[in-house]
Amino acid sequence: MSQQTTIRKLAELVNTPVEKLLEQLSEAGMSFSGPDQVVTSTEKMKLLGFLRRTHGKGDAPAEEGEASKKITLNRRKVQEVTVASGRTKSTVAVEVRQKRTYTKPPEGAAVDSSPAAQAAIAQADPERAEILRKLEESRQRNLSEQQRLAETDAKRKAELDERRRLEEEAAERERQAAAAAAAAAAEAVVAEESAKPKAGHHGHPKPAAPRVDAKSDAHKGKGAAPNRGSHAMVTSIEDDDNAARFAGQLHLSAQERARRGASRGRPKQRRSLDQSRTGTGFTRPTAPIVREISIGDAITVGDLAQKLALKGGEVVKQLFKMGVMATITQTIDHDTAVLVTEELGHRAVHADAGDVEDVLLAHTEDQQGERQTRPPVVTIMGHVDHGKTSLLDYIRRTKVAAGEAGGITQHIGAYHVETDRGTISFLDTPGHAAFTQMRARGAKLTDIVVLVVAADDGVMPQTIEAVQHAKAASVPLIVAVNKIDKPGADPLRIKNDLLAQGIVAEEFGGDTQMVELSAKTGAGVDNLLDAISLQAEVLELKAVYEGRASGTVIESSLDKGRGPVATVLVQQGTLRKGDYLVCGIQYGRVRALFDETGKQVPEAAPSIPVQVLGLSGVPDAGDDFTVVEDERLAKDVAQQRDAKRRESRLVSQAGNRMEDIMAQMGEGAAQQTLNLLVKADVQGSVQALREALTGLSNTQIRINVIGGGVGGITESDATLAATSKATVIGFNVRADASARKVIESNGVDLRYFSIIYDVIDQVKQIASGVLGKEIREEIIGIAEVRDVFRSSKFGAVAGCMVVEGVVKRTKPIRVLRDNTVVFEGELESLRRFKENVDEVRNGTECGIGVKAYNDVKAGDQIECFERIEVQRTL
Ligand SMILES: Nc1nc2c(ncn2[C@@H]2O[C@H](COP(=O)(O)OP(=O)(O)OP(=O)(O)O)[C@@H](O)[C@H]2O)c(=O)[nH]1
Repeated sequence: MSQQTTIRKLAELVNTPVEKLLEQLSEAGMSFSGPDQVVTSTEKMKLLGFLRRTHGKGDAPAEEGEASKKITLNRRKVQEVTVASGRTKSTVAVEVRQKRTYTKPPEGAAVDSSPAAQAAIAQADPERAEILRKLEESRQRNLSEQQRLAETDAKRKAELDERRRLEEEAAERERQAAAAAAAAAAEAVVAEESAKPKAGHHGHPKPAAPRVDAKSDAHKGKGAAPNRGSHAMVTSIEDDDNAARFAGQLHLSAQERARRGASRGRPKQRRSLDQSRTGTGFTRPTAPIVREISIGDAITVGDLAQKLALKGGEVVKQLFKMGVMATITQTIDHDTAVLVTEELGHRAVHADAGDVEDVLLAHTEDQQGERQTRPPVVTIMGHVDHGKTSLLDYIRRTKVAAGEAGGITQHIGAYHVETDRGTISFLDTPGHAAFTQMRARGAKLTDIVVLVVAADDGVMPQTIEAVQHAKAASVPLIVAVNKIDKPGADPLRIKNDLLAQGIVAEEFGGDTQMVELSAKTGAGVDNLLDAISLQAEVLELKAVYEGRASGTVIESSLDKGRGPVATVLVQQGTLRKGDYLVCGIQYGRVRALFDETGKQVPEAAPSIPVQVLGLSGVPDAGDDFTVVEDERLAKDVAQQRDAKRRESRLVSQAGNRMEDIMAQMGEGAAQQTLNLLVKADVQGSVQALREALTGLSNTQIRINVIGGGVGGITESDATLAATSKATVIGFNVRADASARKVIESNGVDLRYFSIIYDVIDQVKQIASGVLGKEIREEIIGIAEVRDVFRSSKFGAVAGCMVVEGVVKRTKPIRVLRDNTVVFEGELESLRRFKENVDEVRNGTECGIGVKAYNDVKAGDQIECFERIEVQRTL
């Protein structure tokens, strides 16, 4: 805000007449009419400038100042210069004159702060003068403040320099120490290397040095080499820092460089881009993945979790939330599995197991060709001891009956024989009722049933059963009236008795051929073969010989040396060595084929039984087999079948558990459950026992075969029996050492049998609650065969060591190989140092000759046992 005054007052103030001031104002370009007119401060400043210019007041001092601020410097210098003229050189003195003039810029050029100007201003406008003074003061304050700051900065810089100097000194000291350590380590390595030449040649020889350097580098990180680019890392490898950081690595790949770059704080996105470039192929899902999984009738929690790509615990947790308590190994039914799958946000579909089977079916249906006559497959049936084996024996001229435990045939054997009337294949089925199921299966395979009836015995229950089976399977029957050589033989009575069963002999006007024969003498056997051939002709049996084979498993077992062995009957096509086949839940490639005499054969045509080697596992008797194009399909079908079978087993087990509970609830505690685990030497016996024993269940007791299989009793069998409180039945098999331990420590009830009647009798007695007598086999001693000597006088004599109990000469024995019974009989001789003895005790060596058995091998065990009658008590 400018202060106003009049011309008169201003004239008084500057001590000038009013007229002169008016004139000066007019000259300065401002016209005023009278002395009382108001003059503004701007007008005053304008007048002041005009006066300065007209009186030269502003310029004169400036010029004086300029003269005083100009400095001129003169400098003279004499130099010697060498000048070359022609071949001579001369030195010339040269005087150099230099003149330089410095002109200091006028002070206060921007603000005229000279005392005269100040006074003028103060005179012209005191207010402005005041402001200028304040400005000057503020400038001074600023200057002093800046000076003070500069001083502080300088002080701080000095401190910083000092600290840095100290740090560098410390780092240098450390570096020297590290270098010394590295040198020492290298020396040590070199010394070690030279101590064991060649060894460790490919190793990295300097592990110590980089470690030490890396540490010192970490220390230095604050001060030295702040941020080098990756290029610097590659190129300046000699640089101590980098050499330490990338010790042992002379070159960085582009990926590595990118990775290291990323690790130094590059954005994460860039890093993931780099990862995708490296080919990890992982793309982060943008939405929850909904899986569609197929679930069969039952599934274990673990399997379900695997299908859902979840941890088992998550599924268990979800089940728990749904109120189902289940562990990972536990099985849940289809509905529960679907519910939990949906709860977890996925979809479930019912597994359709038919697809691979369809492929297999299509595969086998492809097979077409000329149908040719094939040999008949004959099953011999009949009551126990009516002479089935003897008949086959005679036909094959081999001794099959000899050596069988208790004289009974206990599994299906299959043989094919060449007769004068062509090839005939025989299935030798056992005669006991326990083998009903097996026999039924045999009948299905069979074209003709030969029913053996002993002429001295007559029609027995199992004779009738055989007739029923043959009828049910619509298989023609030929009756072999056996043992006609026996004094009491009455063939006519047999024929009459059979009438009651609807079997009418041809001589009575019926259609059943009946042949009288003696398996012992061979009389009439040819007539039987004639009858079979005639019947086969009538049946017009045909099969396709070309193409892939298919058929049925008759028997199977696990051979320690040869692996799974299956006796199969080819029904269509030709089975060859090298074929891929699927066999029940097993698959494999035919490694070798053997006929019934143990001879290797290259192929087997329809109706020919043959032993197959090369399967992945032991198939079940009765399983179909099919040759397929490749192993892939065979494996797929086998695995799918296995999964399905497991599922259905799980379901049936779950059902059993339910039944258990229901039984307890409904019938009270009256019904007891007897759990059994059946192990046998062959699959057929396992199945037969399973069926026979479970069939003994009644309202008082339920017999439950919880498991079984072929081979010796193992630790896992024993554990299963212990956990499920089952009685273990070893049928012609024994428990190995580890299994025995479990059995003893858990008090598992283990019983050995070699005759099927005994098993059934015992279980039957328990089932009927009869506290009768029980025949028990007690193993009284075991001898281990160490060596076998052959003598012309005694045959094979086994050099043995008695390892348990006592071996008695008069007691029956069994020969065991791999915990499986291979022979049962009695001792021919028991000797100690050439002396015949009655018994040999534990820890004593002896020589044992086994009656009618010359195949004893080192490593076999000879167990001596006795049968004792025990009165059962509660
Ligand atoms: N005299 C006489 N004895 C016979 C004849 N056939 C069989 N035997 C005897 O009868 C007994 C039983 O004969 P096997 O051939 O073992 O009878 P199987 O029907 O095979 O018996 P399992 O295998 O137990 O079902 C044996 O001791 C034979 O020697 C025969 O034609 N005449």
